[in-house]
Amino acid sequence: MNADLSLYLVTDAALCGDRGVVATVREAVAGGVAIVQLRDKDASDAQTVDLLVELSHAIAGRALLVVNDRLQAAVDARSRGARVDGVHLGQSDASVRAAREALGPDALIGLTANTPAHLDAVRALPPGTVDYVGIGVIRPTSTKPDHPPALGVAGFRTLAALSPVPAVAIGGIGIDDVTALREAGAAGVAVVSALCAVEDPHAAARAFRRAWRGQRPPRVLSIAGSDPSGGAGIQADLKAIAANGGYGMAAITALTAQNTRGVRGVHVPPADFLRAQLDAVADDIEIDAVKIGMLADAEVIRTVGDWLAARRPDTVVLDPVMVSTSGDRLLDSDAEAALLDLASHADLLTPNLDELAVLSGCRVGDWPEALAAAQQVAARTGALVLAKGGHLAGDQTPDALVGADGVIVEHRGARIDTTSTHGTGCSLSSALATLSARGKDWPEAVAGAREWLRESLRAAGTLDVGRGNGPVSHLAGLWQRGALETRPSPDDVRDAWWVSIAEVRADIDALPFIRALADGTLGRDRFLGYLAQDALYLREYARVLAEAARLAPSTQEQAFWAQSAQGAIAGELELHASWLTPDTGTSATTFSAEPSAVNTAYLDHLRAAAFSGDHAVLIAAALPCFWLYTDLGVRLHAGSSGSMR
Ligand SMILES: Cc1ncc(COP(=O)(O)OP(=O)(O)O)c(N)n1
Ligand SMILES: Cc1ncsc1CCOP(=O)(O)O
Ligand SMILES: [Mg+2]
Repeated sequence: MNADLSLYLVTDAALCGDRGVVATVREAVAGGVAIVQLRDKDASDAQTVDLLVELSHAIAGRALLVVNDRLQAAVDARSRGARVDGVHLGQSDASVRAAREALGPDALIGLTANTPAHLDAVRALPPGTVDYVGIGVIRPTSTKPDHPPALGVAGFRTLAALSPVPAVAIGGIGIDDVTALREAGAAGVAVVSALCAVEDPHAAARAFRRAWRGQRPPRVLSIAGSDPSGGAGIQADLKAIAANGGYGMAAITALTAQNTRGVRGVHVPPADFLRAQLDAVADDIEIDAVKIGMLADAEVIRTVGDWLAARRPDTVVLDPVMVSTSGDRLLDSDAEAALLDLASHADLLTPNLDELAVLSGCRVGDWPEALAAAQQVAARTGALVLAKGGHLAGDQTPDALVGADGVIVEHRGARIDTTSTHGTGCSLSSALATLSARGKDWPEAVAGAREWLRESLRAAGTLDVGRGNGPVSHLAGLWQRGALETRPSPDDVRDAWWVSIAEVRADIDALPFIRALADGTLGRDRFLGYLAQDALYLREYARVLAEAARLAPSTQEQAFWAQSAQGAIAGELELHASWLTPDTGTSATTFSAEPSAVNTAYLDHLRAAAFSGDHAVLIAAALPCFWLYTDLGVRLHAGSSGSMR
């Protein structure tokens, strides 16, 4: 059997604690475990068979299930209707030939092999007798007290190179070992403690899965309709996936004849052909994430649900295409019911307000009602819901990530003035699936996808596609950052901008205050008055920088802006401590508690930029202060007053 051995959970009842084996397995499989081995030396054969049956139902085909040592238990559980895929045997357990005989050619038979002689013996067996070997221990582990001597990664590498079948590493493995073991030739890592003895097996499994994937672009499969105009459907999905760093694939659920002015016709191929597309991809390519878009009828929806039940990838985003832009219901009641069932397979749902109303059965007339409906859907389906405010009236377009307990994160922002909004829903959900598959948690993925989509909307007008509602410019960011032509480096661009504001900077140098500061003639009270204004400015500036941190699309940028905000408020406190206190002779006239007119105007400008909800606009407004202050400070400090003309 050609199995996905990448993340292999071996159970241990004691380590699973109060949560129990079944719940641990269910959570770990939902997080991406590909194969489960039931291992319990203390259980009776009957107990083992019972637990195999229970695990088979809990896993429901989303992972492979094998049993440790007990070949007969596998046979007995199968006779009770359980799906038991195979058995793992040690050197002193039943023979692998007997196991292959008992379980058949399609079973998964694993064998422990810790020496070259063990591997020679595997090579001597009839081909196909053993599907994989378990090689360990990588390091000592208390989980199996009678473990053989530790091999280390190097020792594993040597043995794996001798193995005629895929080799799974086992014994004392943690998340930090994954990359090295994969590079050492492992077909997968088998772990007990690192998945059983943790608070959150789902999160631990996802972390292992991401570590196993490494830095390669995630493989993201779009399951959606085709829009020949390129603005929506799988065409938009593939562009959105690529723009966010993924490798896009697409299984087509329906063919449409449409352009930017509307849909002329829809053709739905047989559902079994969709299943054939899905299986063809999954049989050959490890799928990291799936984005589900237009599903035309109940049969197509159930086909996707059955496929997910059998081959669920780590991340599933469902964009429930149920209501057209003009408000028409696109699905019959049977299909709507099937889509609600499908929603329980998803990690994230991305309905627009009309679809949210259908999914929740609630009225969604304003943003608070949208948030309440999203929470209700999240509670009912177990998926997170991204409530999208794009269809709201007014100039704000909020988005909110909502779970069963309420709003997790909310983004506000001014509506971007464009009619080129065709395919925004498709594009956003594909970006979310890709960013999640790249390892971002959902709040990070929402921030990043929203920032990318706003950039694509801002640039959409430049595409000039069609005479109706045009598409967003999915690759605008890449084009602007020089993916298409040899563009100046960011430093060159910065220097060009710096030169272009030379006049402005000369005017600043010529200001009486700057000149007096430079030649030492500035009066003390005047200076203290300035410091008092600066203190008032810094207090507000810190809030603006904190908003930049909140909107930042990456954790690195978030850290930079948060540190800058902290620095601004620390500067303000320092000014008060060192200059703006009565014992420094500050006279009442200089110690203004109100910002001056200039200070107020500048702060209003910054606050407007901050609360536009647009990260790019905000940092364009905030950065001149960084650059000009640094430039002036350096030149004044250097005493290069001569260059201050
Ligand atoms: C994947 C995998 N590899 C090795 C083992 C060890 O099996 P075995 O040598 O039979 O020792 P016990 O597990 O029976 O103590 C394994 N279980 N799984
Ligand atoms: C079953 C088994 N076989 C070799 S080591 C081991 C247990 C590994 O447990 P852990 O992953 O907690 O070290
Ligand atoms: Mg054994």
